[in-house]
Formats: sequence, structure tokens, C-alpha cells
Amino acid sequence: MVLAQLGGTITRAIQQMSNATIIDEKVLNECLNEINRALLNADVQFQLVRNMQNNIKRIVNIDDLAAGHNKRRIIQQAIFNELCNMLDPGKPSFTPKKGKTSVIMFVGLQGSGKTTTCTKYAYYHQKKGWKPALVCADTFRAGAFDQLKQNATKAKIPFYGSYTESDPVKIAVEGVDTFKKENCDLIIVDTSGRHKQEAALFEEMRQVSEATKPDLIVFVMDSSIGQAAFDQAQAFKQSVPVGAVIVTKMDGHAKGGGALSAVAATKSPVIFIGTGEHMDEFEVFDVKPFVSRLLGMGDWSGFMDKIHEVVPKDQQPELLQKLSEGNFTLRIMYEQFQNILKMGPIGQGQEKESQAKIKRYMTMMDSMTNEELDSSNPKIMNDSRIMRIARGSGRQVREVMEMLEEYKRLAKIWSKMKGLKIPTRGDMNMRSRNMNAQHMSRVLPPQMLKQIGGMGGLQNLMKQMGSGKDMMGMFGGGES
Ligand SMILES: Nc1nc2c(ncn2[C@@H]2O[C@H](COP(=O)(O)OP(=O)(O)OP(=O)(O)O)[C@@H](O)[C@H]2O)c(=O)[nH]1
Repeated sequence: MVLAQLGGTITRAIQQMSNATIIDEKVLNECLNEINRALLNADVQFQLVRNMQNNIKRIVNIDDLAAGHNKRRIIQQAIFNELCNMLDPGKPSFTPKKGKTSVIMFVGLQGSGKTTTCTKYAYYHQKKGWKPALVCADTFRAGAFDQLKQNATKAKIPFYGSYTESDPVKIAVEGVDTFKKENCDLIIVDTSGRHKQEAALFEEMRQVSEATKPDLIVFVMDSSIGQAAFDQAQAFKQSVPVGAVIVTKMDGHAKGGGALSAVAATKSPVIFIGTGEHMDEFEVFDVKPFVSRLLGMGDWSGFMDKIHEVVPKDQQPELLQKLSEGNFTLRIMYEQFQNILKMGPIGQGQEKESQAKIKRYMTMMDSMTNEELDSSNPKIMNDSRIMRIARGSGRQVREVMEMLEEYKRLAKIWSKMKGLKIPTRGDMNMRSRNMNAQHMSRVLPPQMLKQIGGMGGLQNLMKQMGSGKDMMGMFGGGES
């Protein structure tokens, strides 16, 4: 995903700026210009980028920066907030309720992935115990009904459509009525994405919308359409009251910035993103984790980095010993995953998705040999091993590679623990006091403190990890 590049460029720009000895207006401008270029390259609309720059300049007080405060954090925070604001229209979209009938109409240009997305949306809810149903109101494209029928059959979702009826309004109304009678709680209406004339397409959408009175209209947009995103989204919004956006094909080479433009144009939030052609390649979209990821601040990563919190106390010394030797193996990662899953279902949304991901990763690791699991050298994972693991676990090569990337990322974080002197009992007594970063900094070996990024880095790390108490747990402080 090119989005990762965008995140990288932004992070580098901030890094470069914070390396400068004196931060003045000029240095800040250079940094913001670099960020602007990155955003424009990622297809974010020009006006949005401009507004963002102005807002950041208003928020960031150059004198504060010059006074030696943590410049990087101040600017990163301002950028984070601005990107979140861009993606957050300020009001949530209509959220259907299980057991209560809702009609959701999908609109979008042909090829945007609308039909696929309708099925993914239905399937996502079906898995959670809803009773969804699909209505094909696209009578323009021959084959549209067949496509929907095929998808729906595969997912065992009831569907409605017609090979002979040419009036989309009639089909939509009949379909919605039928499924209301059948007590379906999520009636999804797929509409046409093309017409001989654009005006006719929008007119048809208006009529379907008026006749079926949907609770929510979802605009589906292909993330690879680039700078055209804003205008396209706006055109739809002007015709029907779009209330939410789903951005598709985020797995490809799309730059993703179009998502920001679509939100701005429709004043509606992105609710899901499509990340592949398969039915389950569909993710709930949360603004903050998305932007964190964009800026390399971690969301899923944040979740993962907390794994120490779930290490049972009796295993902590052993784990710590291994880590202090610099051996973060795939087996250790596997064991930590088991600990996380033992905690049972936690929370909703992002965290739930993370758990599903962990399960996928574990299935892949189940297809690994002992040698692979116990090696701390990622280089042994050559192509043929990766392919074997993918075959063995029924997952795609790309997924195995993603899992290995995650392992490498974690190994890098944990490698900071290498050479760590395990605190003595005397140090441990400090736990009884209210542990804070100051205390921690005295307990830690100076070399390690430096690696973490000094006091500032330590404070951040502690915040990320929850509390000083947990942190001590991680460093071998058992309850005894
Ligand atoms: N890689 C990837 N492909 C997707 C995604 N969503 C949809 N597609 C593919 O995009 C193509 C177009 O999707 P459709 O669902 O047929 O498009 P549509 O917008 O419904 O088109 P009409 O029914 O003609 O309006 C298909 O090949 C889908 O498999 C996604 O998130 N990622």
C-alpha cells in the first residue's frame, strides 16, 4: 500500500526537522512543505492539504518548539490531529441495530467494487448473527443480477432480483418489502453504477432512494481513482443524501489519500475498507488507528506491543532472560499470542480484528517446523519455506509474508531488551513506591535508556504500555 510510503515520508520529514539545531519558521515550513508534497502525491485534494498546513501553523507555537520542548511530538501530534479531523466529519453515520430492520442503499460508479462490497457488508453482519438480505436494483448492466446472485449464494445470503423487470425502482421496492416481511434486519440495495448518461444514473438513484427510503446511503469508492475522488464523491452527495463511505481496493497500489477527499466531499465517515477480492477481506475503519498507522505510530502495533501485559507472572523471568539474550523467536511470539487469546474476547472493533489476525498468524505458525520456530534469524525463511507454510495453512503467500514482517517488527522492538540487566531485588522494592518514569530511568542501564530515547522516550513507552507497574512486570518484577 502506498499509504505506508506516505507515512514514511511524513515521519522522515518530522525527524529531519527535529534534528535541526534551531527550529524556526523556516525549518517548520520546510517540514510542512515536505508533508504537503507527500499528501498531494497520495492524492489528497489540494485544498485540504492547504487547510491542513494553515491549521498546523496556527496550532504549533514556534516559540514553544524553540524552547526545547519535544518538538517532534508537538508537530507529530498536530499532524495526527489534523489528519484525524480530515477523516472525521464530526458526526457518526447511521448505525443499524441487530433485530431492527434497516435498509442500506449502496451507490457508486461501475467497477468501484460496489456489488462485491454489498456482499462483504452482508457477510460481515451475518457472521455476527444478523439476518441480512441483498436486493439487486441494477437493471442496466446485464450480468449484474447474476453476479450478485452468485456472491449471495456463496455466502448463503437471501437475494432478490429479476431477469425480466427493467424498472430498478420497482425491483428495489419489491425486494425491500419481501425481506421486511421475512424479518430480515439488514436489507441491502445494490444500485446501478452506469447509464448512457450520467444525469440518468443520478436520477435513477434519486428515485430508488425516494421509493425505498433507506436508513443509510453508502457511497462506494475505488481507492485508486486518485485526485478524481473529491469531485466524484461530491457528485454523488449532491444527488442523494450519502451518509457513509466505503473505500475499496486498499490492498492494491492505491494511494489511499482519496479516502480523505471522499470524507471531505460527502461530510460522511468511512465505515469500512475493502482489502481484497475475497468476502472476508473487509475491515472496520477506525480513524485514529488508521492515522496512527499512516504516521508509523502503530495501532495494531500498539496492541501487539502490549503483549507483555498478558505474560503470566511465572513466565516473565524466563521470557525476560530469553529477550535479554536477544532471542525473540517465532515460538516466543506464538506463546505470547496464546496468552493474548487466553484472555478471551476483548473489546470490539479494532481489538477484535486484531484477535482474528492473531488467530490467522497462529494457523500459519502451526505449519512451521521446529527449526523455523526456534530460529531468531529471519533469513532462514526463504521462498520455498514461505510457500510451504502458505500451502500448509491454506493462507496466501502474501499473508505469510505479512506475518513475518510483523515478527521482524516486534523482534526489533524487543531487541532493545538485549543486554538488559535484570533488576535486583533491591531495585524491585521500588515497586512498592509509586513507580514513575524518573524511578524507571534510575533502574534501567544507561545504554538501554539511551536506546529507548532518553527520558522522553521512556515516558512515551510507559504511557504506551499502560503504567509503570506493568513496565516493572515486564522487567521481571514478579508479585512475590
Ligand atoms: N483487490 C481488490 N479488488 C476488489 C475489491 N473490491 C472489489 N474488487 C474487485 O473489483 C472488481 C469490480 O467489482 P464489482 O463489485 O463487480 O464492481 P461494481 O462496482 O459492483 O460494478 P457494477 O456492478 O457494474 O456497478 C471485481 O473484480 C472485484 O473482485 C477490493 O477491496 N480489493
